[in-house]
Amino acid sequence: MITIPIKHPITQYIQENSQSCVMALGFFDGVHLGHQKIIRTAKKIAKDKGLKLAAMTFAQHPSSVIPKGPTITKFITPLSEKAKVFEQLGVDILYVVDFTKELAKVPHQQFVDQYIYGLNSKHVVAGFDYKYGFKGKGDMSQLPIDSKGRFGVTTVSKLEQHEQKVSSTLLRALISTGRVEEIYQYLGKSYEMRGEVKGKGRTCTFSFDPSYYMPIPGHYEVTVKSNLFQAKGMCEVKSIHHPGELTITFFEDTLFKDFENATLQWNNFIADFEMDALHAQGDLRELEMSM
Ligand SMILES: Cc1cc2nc3c(=O)[nH]c(=O)nc-3n(C[C@H](O)[C@H](O)[C@H](O)COP(=O)(O)O)c2cc1C
Ligand SMILES: Nc1ncnc2c1ncn2[C@@H]1O[C@H](COP(=O)(O)OP(=O)(O)OP(=O)(O)O)[C@@H](O)[C@H]1O
Repeated sequence: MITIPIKHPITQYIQENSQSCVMALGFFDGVHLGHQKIIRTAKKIAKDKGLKLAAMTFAQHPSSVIPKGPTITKFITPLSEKAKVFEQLGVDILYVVDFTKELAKVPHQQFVDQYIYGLNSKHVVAGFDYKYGFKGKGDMSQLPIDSKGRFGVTTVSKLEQHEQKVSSTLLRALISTGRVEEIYQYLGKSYEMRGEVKGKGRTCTFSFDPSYYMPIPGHYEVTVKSNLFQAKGMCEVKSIHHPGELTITFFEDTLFKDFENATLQWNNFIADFEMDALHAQGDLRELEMSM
């Protein structure tokens, strides 16, 4: 997979050197089961047409520029992790566009002309609620009009679990209320962070990208994994404003050496007296208000 960073205004050089592709559109934080449906749909079309599969995401979350709702600066999958998952899913080209104030003002037709048709898209795949262009005026009913017949459009229907949309917002709400054990049903795996393990005996320090989205403070059962090693332990999240470092206490004596390429898997919240009641009720709203 090749990753191509793009800053607005997009250059003719990037456009002229782009390969014919099927383009998947979105931010894709977490690359959850809904996102995987988009990528898999686009991959099949790319295979059928003998084209490369491209995905377009943004270096910053649109909320960091668009003044509505919460500003998202922490991620379920920081960009490097998101890229790894895209590569595993068979994405050939990853366009990472800087989402700046200037880009946010680009009208929907101009975005299509310069960033979709301009990047040699022969077919575009996005989900039912994808929005693009100034004020989010472009949507999946507008895209076929803006295409002007220059590329095909596939709209992927909503993937739901328990009658609600599988979404990055939902995953963030589960993580920020300690319900990490529920992530699996929406992500297809547990919530994981990639990082570095250092330590000896029963404890280690796990260092990771501080832009990962942190669970609510409390004690968690976790699993530290690498290609040669796996052990369960406990860690305490003392603050969501963390320095990108956690101390893990293993449940058993563990022979391991420092690992650069390790994974911390969040298994479940270890209920304690303060959180137990609210966590058990699973009342997201009450918990969020108390934070
Ligand atoms: C080039 C471009 C410009 C955009 N400009 C805006 C904007 O000015 N205002 C806006 O609300 N969304 C804009 N969007 C859409 C946002 O990326 C995002 O999808 C939308 O704000 C999220 O809406 P939602 O919360 O309804 O999903 C733009 C998207 C693109 C690709
Ligand atoms: N559950 C879903 N079913 C189908 N398509 C989805 C689903 N969730 C996201 N998509 C699509 O995946 C792409 C990426 O969307 P986006 O990054 O906004 O994900 P999201 O989960 O909706 O995020 P957020 O909750 O932060 O709005 C878009 O084309 C979007 O329409």
